[in-house]
Amino acid sequence: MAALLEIRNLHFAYTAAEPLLQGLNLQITAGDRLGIIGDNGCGKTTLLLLCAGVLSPQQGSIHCCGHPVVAGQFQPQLGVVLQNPADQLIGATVAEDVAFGPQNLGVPPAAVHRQVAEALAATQTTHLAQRVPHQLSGGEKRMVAIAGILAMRPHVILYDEPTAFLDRRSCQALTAFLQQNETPGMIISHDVPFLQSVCTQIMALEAGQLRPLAL
Ligand SMILES: Nc1ncnc2c1ncn2[C@@H]1O[C@H](COP(=O)(O)OP(=O)(O)OP(=O)(O)O)[C@@H](O)[C@H]1O
Repeated sequence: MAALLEIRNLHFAYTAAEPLLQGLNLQITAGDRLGIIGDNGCGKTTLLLLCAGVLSPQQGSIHCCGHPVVAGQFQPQLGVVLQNPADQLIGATVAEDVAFGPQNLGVPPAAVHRQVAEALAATQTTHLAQRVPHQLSGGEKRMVAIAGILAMRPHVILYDEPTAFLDRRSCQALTAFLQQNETPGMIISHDVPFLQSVCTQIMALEAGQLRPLAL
C-alpha cells in the first residue's frame, strides 16, 4: 500500500553540536494513526515542523501522498493542528476562520460553504459559527482549530499535543472526535492512555530515532 507519509533517514539539528533527529524512518499508510511520545526536548515538535515543511532537514527525505515535502511550500494534503490553537485562529468569526483554508485552496464558494458546515458538524462546533475565535474557551478553540484543518480535506493530519490545556470533559470530546474521524496521521502527546484510545500504534522518540513502544 502506498505511504501517505514517508520519512527516510531523516537527520536534523538546530546546531551542529546537538544532533536531534538521527536517521529517523517512518511510514504512515491508510488506516494508520501513529502516537508519538518522548521526553521534553527530544524533538517531537521539530519532527512535526519538518513534516509540515516549516523546517528543512540536513539529510533524508519526507514524502506526503507521493510528493516531496519542500520547506517553505504549502502541503495541501497535510493538515497540522498546532499545540496552541490560538496560533492558527485568524478569522473574525469561527465560520470565516474555518472557511479561510478551503478559500485559499481555490475551492468554489458553494463547496466552501459545504466543507465548513461539515467540518463544524464533525467537531460539534456548529453552534459557535458566529462567535469571535479569540473569545472561545481553550477546549472550544481546540475543536475550532481542528475544524479549520478538516475543512481543507487533508489526507493526513498531524496533531501536536492536542490534549494540552484541556480539562477532562474537553479531552473526552476530543477523544470521541478522534475515534470517529478516520483521517490517518500522527499525534504527539505525553498522555499514553489517550494515545492508546485513538491511535493504531505508539512509538517513542529516543536518541533521534523512533522505536515501537511495548505496551
Ligand atoms: N528554533 C530553534 N533553535 C534552536 N533550538 C531549538 C529551536 N526550536 C527548538 N529547539 C530545541 O530543540 C529541542 C527539541 O525541541 P522540540 O520542541 O522539538 O521538543 P519536543 O520533543 O517537542 O519537546 P516538548 O515535549 O517539551 O514539547 C529542544 O532542546 C529545543 O530547545
